[in-house]
Amino acid sequence: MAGLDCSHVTIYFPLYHGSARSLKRAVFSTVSGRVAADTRNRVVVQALRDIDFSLSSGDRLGLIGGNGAGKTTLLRTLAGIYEPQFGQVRVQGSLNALLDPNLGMNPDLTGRENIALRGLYNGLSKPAIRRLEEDVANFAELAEFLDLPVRVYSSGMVVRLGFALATAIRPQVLLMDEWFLAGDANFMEKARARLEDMVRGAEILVLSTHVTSVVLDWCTRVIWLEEGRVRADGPAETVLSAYLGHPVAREVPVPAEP
Ligand SMILES: Nc1ncnc2c1ncn2[C@@H]1O[C@H](COP(=O)(O)OP(=O)(O)OP(=O)(O)O)[C@@H](O)[C@H]1O
Repeated sequence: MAGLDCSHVTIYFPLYHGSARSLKRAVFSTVSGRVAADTRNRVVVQALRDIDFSLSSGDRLGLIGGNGAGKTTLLRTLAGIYEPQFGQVRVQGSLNALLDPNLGMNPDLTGRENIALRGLYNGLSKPAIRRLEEDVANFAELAEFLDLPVRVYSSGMVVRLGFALATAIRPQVLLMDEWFLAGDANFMEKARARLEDMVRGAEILVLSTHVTSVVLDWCTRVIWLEEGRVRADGPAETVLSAYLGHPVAREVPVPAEP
């Protein structure tokens, strides 16, 4: 059984440049209330403040909020990329974070070598790596480019390879940033089917997005972040309606005529 516990998590980023006082004055107007001094009198931006929630098998959480609300920082903290200054994150079960398409990709290696490396990193056996290679190569439509270094790929090819690799390993806990839902229309149709499959297979989903329909399709619970704090936490429709300022409802399929 998978589980995720985010217990009273606080994250701040020290700002190292310039004199603390003038910097504090300069940034105060833009991120009012979130710039503070830490115990060593350094100027810090408070990205997350006392975030507290738990998820268990079957939970599908959407993170919403305006620019700079803390969504990406929270996903990165759940993924273990950032270490909270206060509080802690505990994850039970395998985790995959779809946060950055190029993460872990080496441009000097060929597509095939990158796939093999990813397989080794995930502890796959040789036959499993061969299956991974086939799956990724088919999905990314790389053909003969598979044996050329990634740096000679077009940007579209790099995106396809990054996406295929990132979505090849099926986790119990899936973290996803909304860039995964962006891309050219042709590719997205294929990509979305693969993503939906992955989302269905995961026991726990945490998704950050600005797209209302995606939240309604995929999430059962929503946390609305504002200035690094939880502004609301509850059923997807309720929190989304409050955030948007008008009621939203899931589309109920119309029953077929008898
Ligand atoms: N590495 C960093 N150094 C300093 N401040 C940071 C850093 N990363 C994020 N922040 C600050 O933390 C706050 C939260 O940022 P975050 O990127 O998590 O927001 P977000 O909700 O994902 O925004 P968006 O929707 O615009 O992507 C912002 O005020 C941002 O400026």
